Amino acid sequence: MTALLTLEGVSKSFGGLNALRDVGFSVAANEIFAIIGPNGAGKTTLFNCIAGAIPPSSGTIRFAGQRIDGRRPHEICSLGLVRTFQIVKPFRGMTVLENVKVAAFSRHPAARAAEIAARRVIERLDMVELAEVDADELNVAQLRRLEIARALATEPKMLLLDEALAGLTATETTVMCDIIRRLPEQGIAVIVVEHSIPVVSSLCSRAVVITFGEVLVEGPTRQVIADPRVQEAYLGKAEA
Ligand SMILES: Nc1ncnc2c1ncn2[C@@H]1O[C@H](COP(=O)(O)OP(=O)(O)OP(=O)(O)O)[C@@H](O)[C@H]1O
Repeated sequence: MTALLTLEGVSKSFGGLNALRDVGFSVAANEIFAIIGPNGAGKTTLFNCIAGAIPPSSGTIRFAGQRIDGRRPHEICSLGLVRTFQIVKPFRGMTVLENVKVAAFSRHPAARAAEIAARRVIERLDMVELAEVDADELNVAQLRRLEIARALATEPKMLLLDEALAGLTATETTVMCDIIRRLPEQGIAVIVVEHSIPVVSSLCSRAVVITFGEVLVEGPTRQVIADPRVQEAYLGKAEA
């Protein structure tokens, strides 16, 4: 496996609380990888360290051959790694197109080129009929799609999705899974933080389970989910 992202010995403390301890794993350029674990395990903290929202206390994070630990989010984004947020916060009072265009400016400083790039992303995500709609008027599923559109407009090599399916109906989840599933063939690797085991099983080739800030198990998704330690720690029951 040629790794696009590699974490080695990543730890993060908040005062006396060790939110992450010695976390390490690699993600390839063509895969959809899951980070799973119970509430409070450290998944969001891990995303924040990778995407540059907070620096790790120690350890190294490499992306596309460069050290990115401790770098600012905009620098990491310009290298091609971008995240979405659990709580979606589009620019209110701006249309879908304008929201995506703001993100496209990071690659296309000229307004016309940014608009063309934004429209391409909107088409890719089947949002053409929403292009001129104000972000205030979108429902939860449309907002989650806009969040992904804004991330894709930065033209990433890797997308970190923090609970991108939260609050969606079964049908909306299927649509969103189809969108995510198509990303590797467009040259975009994906890491999801996701609570639903069926979704992780259907989407992700490999997964890492984090408990109490540490890697419990990492490997092919089916193997990880069947692991008795995961059944015990994450699903709350030991396998017979
Ligand atoms: N800025 C912070 N200051 C202090 N403690 C924090 C901070 N951010 C996270 N923590 C703590 O770090 C631990 C890991 O939290 P984190 O949000 O990363 O877990 P999580 O796995 O994403 O949980 P959830 O599934 O509920 O979103 C928790 O004990 C949390 O209270």
